[in-house]
Amino acid sequence: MNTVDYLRISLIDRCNFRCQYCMPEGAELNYILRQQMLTDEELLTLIKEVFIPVGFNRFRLTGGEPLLRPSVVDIVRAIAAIDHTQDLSMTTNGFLLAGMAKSLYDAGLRRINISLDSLDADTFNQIIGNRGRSQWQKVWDGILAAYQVGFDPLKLNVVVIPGVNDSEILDLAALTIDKRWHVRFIEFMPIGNDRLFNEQGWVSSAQLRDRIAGKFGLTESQVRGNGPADVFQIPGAQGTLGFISQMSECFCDRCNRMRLSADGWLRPCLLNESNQIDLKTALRSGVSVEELRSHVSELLALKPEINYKARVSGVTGAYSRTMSQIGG
Ligand SMILES: Nc1nc2c(ncn2[C@@H]2O[C@H](COP(=O)(O)OP(=O)(O)OP(=O)(O)O)[C@@H](O)[C@H]2O)c(=O)[nH]1
Ligand SMILES: C[S@@+](CC[C@H](N)C(=O)[O-])C[C@H]1O[C@@H](n2cnc3c(N)ncnc32)[C@H](O)[C@@H]1O
Ligand code: SF4
Ligand code: SF4
Repeated sequence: MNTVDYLRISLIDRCNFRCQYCMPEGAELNYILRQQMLTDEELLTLIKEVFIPVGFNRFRLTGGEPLLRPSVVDIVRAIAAIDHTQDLSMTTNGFLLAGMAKSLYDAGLRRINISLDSLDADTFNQIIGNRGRSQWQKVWDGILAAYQVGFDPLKLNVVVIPGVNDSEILDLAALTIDKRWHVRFIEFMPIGNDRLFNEQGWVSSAQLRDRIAGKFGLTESQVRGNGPADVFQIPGAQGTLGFISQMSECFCDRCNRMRLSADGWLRPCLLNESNQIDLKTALRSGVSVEELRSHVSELLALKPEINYKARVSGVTGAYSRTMSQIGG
């Protein structure tokens, strides 16, 4: 059985972007009310008293947009300072990163994944749903700031949408040639926007690899992350290319993670909504940390049964929470 030691923590469900594939403009989203969000103190209690004792030691901060949480730097500092923390990372859209990269690094964050779906400002704005205001440059400045400060590895996440950004695959892949950046192509999942998905579907990683190999050549790389990406490299390139293929492959047998939402629900599988536990309500109603630990341990034991297995019937798209609410 795979060790489950990686917790993805959503710090906030709100976002300053409206990516078409995640929280499309006009979609009805019920934001978590402030008083329903885990406070910093509750989050740290859960990490120290519940998650670490049952074996979690790798943490990823995500959202919504994690940099919108006012106390994000303090949270990073507190988690990085815990002895048992073996890995602390963040997934961000990069919009606020230029001004925050150094504080985050100084607080102890060392690796970061930044979403960048296009190198073309117009396409980018179309994807992130920011009508008229160009945000691409700010994200690019954020990426450069993170690189300068020393984040390593620095990964760029690209969700590939046919007809929208798939024509840029080679340009995005080429970023890895001169820079130690790791570009990862993610197969678009139908969580959050059934309409876009039905109209445009997804492109398989195998197809992308063929195109990249045809232009630059491609070899398998030894480098692996904590995640589901299969890693390759353009010969001689400084960085790598990762492929996250949740639609065309099943990597559930190597699943090492659970997710904690900003309102304290522990979710054992991204694509299966069953068996979630409301840790916040339990904590607030006085359930002891010992008891919470035993609930989480029971869930860990059940996880192999819960892990998504409906590959043959595909990903349904019928989920009650969007990717922005789950944290990706
Ligand atoms: N189906 C599925 N997809 C996942 C899972 N974890 C990550 N992904 C996909 O991979 C995307 C990128 O994930 P990241 O937040 O960058 O994290 P990661 O790839 O686990 O991170 P590394 O530790 O850097 O390899 C997510 O948005 C999802 O689309 C998972 O457990 N199941
Ligand atoms: C939900 S976001 C949260 C963190 C941050 N706001 C960001 O965009 O990086 C985490 C990751 O989920 C990915 N994602 C969101 N919706 C997706 C979908 N429908 N299919 C595949 N990946 C998706 C994003 O591209 C991003 O890399
Ligand atoms: S993918 Fe990230 S940046 Fe885009 S809407 Fe979702 S949470 Fe926001
Ligand atoms: S779909 Fe579920 S079981 Fe499969 S890798 Fe993702 S979280 Fe793990």
